[in-house]
Amino acid sequence: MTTDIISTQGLTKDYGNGRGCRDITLTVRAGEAFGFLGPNGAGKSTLVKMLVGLVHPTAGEGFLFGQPVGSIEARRQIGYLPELYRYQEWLTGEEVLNLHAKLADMDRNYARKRIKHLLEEVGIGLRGRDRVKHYSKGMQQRLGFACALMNDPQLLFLDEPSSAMDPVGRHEVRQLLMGLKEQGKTIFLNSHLLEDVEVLCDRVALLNNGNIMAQGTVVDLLEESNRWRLRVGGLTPVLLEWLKETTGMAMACTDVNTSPILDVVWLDAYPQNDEQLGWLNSLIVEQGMTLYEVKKDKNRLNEWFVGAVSGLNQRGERA
Ligand SMILES: Nc1ncnc2c1ncn2[C@@H]1O[C@H](COP(=O)(O)OP(=O)(O)OP(=O)(O)O)[C@@H](O)[C@H]1O
Repeated sequence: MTTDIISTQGLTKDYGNGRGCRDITLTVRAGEAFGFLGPNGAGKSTLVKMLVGLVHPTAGEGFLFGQPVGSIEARRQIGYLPELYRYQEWLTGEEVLNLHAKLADMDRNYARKRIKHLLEEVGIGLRGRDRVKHYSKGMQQRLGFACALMNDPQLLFLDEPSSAMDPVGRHEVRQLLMGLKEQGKTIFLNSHLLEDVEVLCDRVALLNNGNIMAQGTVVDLLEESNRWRLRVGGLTPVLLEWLKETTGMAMACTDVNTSPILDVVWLDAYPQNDEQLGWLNSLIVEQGMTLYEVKKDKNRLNEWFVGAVSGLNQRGERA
């Protein structure tokens, strides 16, 4: 039986200026990683703040672990890394974590060990005794991640968790998230880093102007394309026609009419199976062309996102 860790029904926040988010109905199951996507200002942080109990909903209802959002019972089992994090700059990293341990009423000995472990895990092990005011933005975000993990929560809300980090830091966060998912943690991730979302998340929802526009599994949203891309040298328009006729396969090469002999071009082909693809590859080589590269074209979440939000106006309707 699957358990809903998060469930909302018509959850709404109206800030009184027509902004916020409206009528959000979703469920997130135990152990799932859920990606919450949307353009700037769509309302992603607003929903997270309602779920963690920092913003009071205007309408609708939401539950974490079956407990109403905002209740102590719901908050006890969560970790939260806010988008706009700011920690006590006069404290050291260790002291900030210790404060979180006290707030979570953790055993002192256990907390000491956990702080050491977490500082290592988020990559600031050597700087734990420096004051936060001497941390870079990326280090502060790493510290925020450690704060979110302090009470070993079952459910993590991460709002742009690597926005301040360099590429290495982003990679480390991605690895950390994969590890947490493997441990069975439930992850609610707001992110504009769609490559990370694609790798990590089981399901996503797309928000625009406060409304959910689409929701589904990443696999369903990125339905497999059967297009293969072949980088070919020495392809001529005549050879292209011959390849089409011989194989009966749909093929396209956008540059093909611009020059009688093409240099190196991308040929898009739609074979029905691996045998057809192998046959096409061998025909290309037999006809004296050079085959540099063959790759499967896969729809990416990035492209899906751009396609889904393009043409939407401020109200989330098609222009
Ligand atoms: N306290 C507030 N009072 C009034 N309006 C607000 C308040 N907080 C947010 N908003 C507005 O609500 C909308 C949603 O903001 P929110 O921060 O939830 O968006 P977001 O999707 O997280 O954006 P981003 O990707 O830029 O972080 C925005 O138009 C924002 O200006």
